[in-house]
Amino acid sequence: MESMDRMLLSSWYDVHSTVPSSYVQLPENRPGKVVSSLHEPIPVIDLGERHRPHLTKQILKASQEYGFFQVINHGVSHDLMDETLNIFKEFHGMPPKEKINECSKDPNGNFKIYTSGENYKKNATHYWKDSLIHPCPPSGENFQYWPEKPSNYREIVGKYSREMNRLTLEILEILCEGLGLEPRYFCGGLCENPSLAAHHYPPCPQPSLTLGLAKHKDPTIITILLQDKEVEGLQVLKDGTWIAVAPIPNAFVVNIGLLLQIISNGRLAGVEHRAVTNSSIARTSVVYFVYPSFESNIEPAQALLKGSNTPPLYKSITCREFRANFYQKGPKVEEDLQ
Ligand SMILES: O=C(O)CCC(=O)C(=O)O
Ligand SMILES: [Fe+2]
Repeated sequence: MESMDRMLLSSWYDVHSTVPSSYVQLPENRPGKVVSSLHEPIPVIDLGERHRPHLTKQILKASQEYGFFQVINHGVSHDLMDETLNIFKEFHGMPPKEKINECSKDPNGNFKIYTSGENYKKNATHYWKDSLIHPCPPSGENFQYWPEKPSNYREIVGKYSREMNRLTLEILEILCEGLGLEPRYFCGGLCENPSLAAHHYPPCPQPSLTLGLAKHKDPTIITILLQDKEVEGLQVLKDGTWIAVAPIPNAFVVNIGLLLQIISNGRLAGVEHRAVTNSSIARTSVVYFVYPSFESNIEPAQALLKGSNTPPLYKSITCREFRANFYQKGPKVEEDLQ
């Protein structure tokens, strides 16, 4: 068990055996009952909508009600979306040594491949997931440390990251309009340090006992998620009920992160979500986390405080400090924000 725990999950799991006890969740954390997304769908928003006030209103409403929305007609080529998912599937299918090797070029250790969560040793209970994560700043900095395998990784993931940056700016501009911030509020450095993760959830022999990813809110400004077309797994908490987000082919799932909660002084808020496993088919998700530079001060936007009766609900914090707290405290990070 000891040595097994140290290898990537995808290299030792066996669908025909039982889940190791360290992966069995406490009864209160197990998946349990879920509302089908058909009864309570996460809103789908057409970014091709020409009537801007209508578009802004829809996005703001979904963000306030769910903290989540999906976008279609977003301008990202469907071929590129498929290629990106496929390259990450290929990556996770490589031998563990090779995967570790491809993530070892950065002397600062910002390229990671790990099982469960980044705090494997700290967490008593583990999650049924392998993840690859690395920075992908639009500046192109660190590109020399990117994986070179599969052979077209840099080309495809580089193209995808640029498209995510474009889409981020478009979505943030709409959110700014909705909130009453100047349209380019986030362009002054507030989204220049994104990172990209590719989660891989292998089939799990006992999905009712495990989770792929714990209940959490994202420590980002926003997050843009590409789901596997056929495989469900993402769930969002709404009014105490878990809602499954059924994948819509070629749509992205967007969610509000805790940094935007601070900046919007609570008008928008991060919402809890998690990923569950299934026993028959592996699931891959590609996640673009929008972060500002580490030195940025995150605080309620002055423009929102002026002319409002609500005092600042959060104190100013640097992105670096916030990330360190989040890494240390997990969901309890919110206690420190006020
Ligand atoms: O894999 C998923 O669907 C969820 C990923 C997620 O929530 C995250 O990485 O923060
Ligand atoms: Fe998340």
